[in-house]
Amino acid sequence: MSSLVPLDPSLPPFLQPYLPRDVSDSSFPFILLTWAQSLDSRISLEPGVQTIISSKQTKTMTHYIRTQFSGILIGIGTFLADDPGLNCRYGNANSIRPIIVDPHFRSREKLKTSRLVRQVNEKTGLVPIILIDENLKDSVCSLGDFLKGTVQLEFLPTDNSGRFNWTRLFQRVRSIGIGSVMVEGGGSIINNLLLSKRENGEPIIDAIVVTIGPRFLGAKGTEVSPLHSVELKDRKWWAGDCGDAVFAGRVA
Ligand SMILES: NC(=O)C1=CN([C@@H]2O[C@H](COP(=O)(O)OP(=O)(O)OC[C@H]3O[C@@H](n4cnc5c(N)ncnc54)[C@H](O)[C@@H]3O)[C@@H](O)[C@H]2O)C=CC1
Ligand SMILES: Nc1nc(O)c(N)c(N[C@@H]2O[C@H](COP(=O)(O)O)[C@@H](O)[C@H]2O)n1
Repeated sequence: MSSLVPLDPSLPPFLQPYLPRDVSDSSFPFILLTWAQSLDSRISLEPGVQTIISSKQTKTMTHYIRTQFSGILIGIGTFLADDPGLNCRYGNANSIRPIIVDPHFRSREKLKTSRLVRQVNEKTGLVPIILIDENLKDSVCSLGDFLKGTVQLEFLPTDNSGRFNWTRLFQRVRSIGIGSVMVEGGGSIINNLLLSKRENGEPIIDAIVVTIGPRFLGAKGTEVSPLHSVELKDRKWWAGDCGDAVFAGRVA
């Protein structure tokens, strides 16, 4: 777990237009897609391998962004690879709710020894929500006291290929009372969400913030590259003396 440094004062005004707006009258949360990648668009050295790309300065930025959101979502691949904290080390650790997209409930065993559950027991993190295929509801419920009080299981329908519909997923998240979601990855989730649209044709995501670290991770790495091109608008860059650059924008 890397330590944080003082936040660069130029970052809050740079990020401000891409942070949550009021959604109290909406059935959809505000959604930010954010990740850290290499110059060759890789987010890890290999799938399943946790890889530090952000410098201390931009890692601090990520934790600052977490202070602005009520939920933080990752895929099961990231949970299994990183055993992440998904809490907020810059501000109030108990301000953000972890959400894991895990249709087959592959997190079942690892959760027991995970940082997420440890943090709940130590009161340094909120109870994580695990999103599971509703076809597994009966078998999962028969686990009885399994992780009672330290995880919240939510069951959602899946399509023929076992995937959740993103619109329905985020509507469910909103109905739980989460008004803003920071999606941190991994590759499969990012590539998918960059292309996803709401029922009215608007992009699912409201904004993206990408940290770019000055290194190459190589062709074996987990790649961020959606199936087809994505045009962006409201584009801005920030460069720090740490060597990283940060891109912020919206899907056009
Ligand atoms: N540098 C960075 O900022 C980050 C890096 N990572 C890295 O990324 C790697 C993990 O990425 P991936 O392997 O792509 O895993 P992932 O975290 O994107 O999870 C993929 C899994 O999520 C589930 N999933 C995705 N979309 C779904 C949908 N619509 N409905 C139902 N289930 C769905 C599927 O089970 C799929 O196998 C790890 O090495 C991790 O360290 C992860 C997050 C951020
Ligand atoms: N911002 C950022 N920079 C990197 O270099 C990273 N590898 C990641 N990964 C994401 O952060 C999560 C782990 O962070 P915490 O343990 O919660 O502090 C990890 O799961 C990825 O989502 N992010």
